[in-house]
Amino acid sequence: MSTTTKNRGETVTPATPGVDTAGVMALLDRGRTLATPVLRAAVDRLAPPMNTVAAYHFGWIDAEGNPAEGDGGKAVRPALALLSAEAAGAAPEAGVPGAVAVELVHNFSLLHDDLMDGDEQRRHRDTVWKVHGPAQAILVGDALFALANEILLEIGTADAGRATRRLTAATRKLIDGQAQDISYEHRERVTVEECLEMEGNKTGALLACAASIGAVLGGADDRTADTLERYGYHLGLAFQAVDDLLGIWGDPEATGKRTWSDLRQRKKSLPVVAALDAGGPDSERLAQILAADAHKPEEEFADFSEEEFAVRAALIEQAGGRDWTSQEARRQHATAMEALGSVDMPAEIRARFVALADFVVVRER
Ligand SMILES: CC(C)=CCC/C(C)=C/CC/C(C)=C/COP(=O)(O)OP(=O)(O)O
Repeated sequence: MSTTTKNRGETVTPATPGVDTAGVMALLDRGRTLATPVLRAAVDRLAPPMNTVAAYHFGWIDAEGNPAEGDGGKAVRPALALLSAEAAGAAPEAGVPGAVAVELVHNFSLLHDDLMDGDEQRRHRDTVWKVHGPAQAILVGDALFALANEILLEIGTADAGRATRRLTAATRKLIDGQAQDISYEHRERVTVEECLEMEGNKTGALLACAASIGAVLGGADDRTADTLERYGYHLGLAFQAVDDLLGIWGDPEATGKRTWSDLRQRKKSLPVVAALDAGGPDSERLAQILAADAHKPEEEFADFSEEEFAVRAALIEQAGGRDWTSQEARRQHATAMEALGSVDMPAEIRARFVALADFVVVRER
């Protein structure tokens, strides 16, 4: 499915058979509509120039400081948080502080991740470190994390305390996952199990938190919240598997990133690890090339031509890494569906969780 965001709240998305595309777009829009005013008010609390830098990151202003309607992200996590409040029988509004807190943590991680990876493009524009410098990317990322906790603690209820504990636990896992991801870049071999564990931490934990935090704020018991977390965790693994596919074969027009973005970083993402694990001539050839790449100086690697990355991508595909990763996304989707099946909720809310999960697997951005 090709989804192009023209600007915030205005998406052009052709239908994909079997996916309730219109329903998902409405859910994402609802998440944005309810969360954005609270998010903007939170960002307004930051001291200058961090408030401006954060506003640039979210797409509310351009690099010159003029008002803009840039791509602020798909807002999958806020949509999940609001749905999870509804799963607990509360109004979606009960999930708003959770939606905002999770989105703040997500964006903190993107700011730092872009800096660590040296990525120059995100959401169709230059990254914060590129425009405002590394110090601002670090400071604003830190500030967004602090704001996330503030937003939850300000609610002042026991449920808010429970929600904050879940968010900080998820954040620690996200940081563990990032540390694992970076350490794997310098290793010749990583097992599929190690890669899945890393991705579960890096991406699964925060989606798990998004899928349960609204329910916690809506007064759900821990058992219900834990089951929704399980749904979110496997959804997160499906999400990351698709992200890994897009990181190699994604269309830059849709993803807002450069071609071959994960290959440029020598990421041991799932398609790479699965291809190396497959055995056979393509797998062995790939292993030789990647082993040589691992020892190349940064400058030499950065100067690679498109063709050189295309050769690596073709070997990954021929060795079966692309197909395996697509299937893994579907397996994780199925496990998420199993977890969802064990939570009592109105059929209409369940259908929305299902639609969101379907969207995650077919998304192209
Ligand atoms: C501590 C630290 C630096 C951690 C980094 C963790 C990290 C960057 C994980 C990747 C998560 C991910 C799939 C992001 C894209 O989300 P998305 O497609 O929902 O992005 P969007 O909001 O732009 O749509």
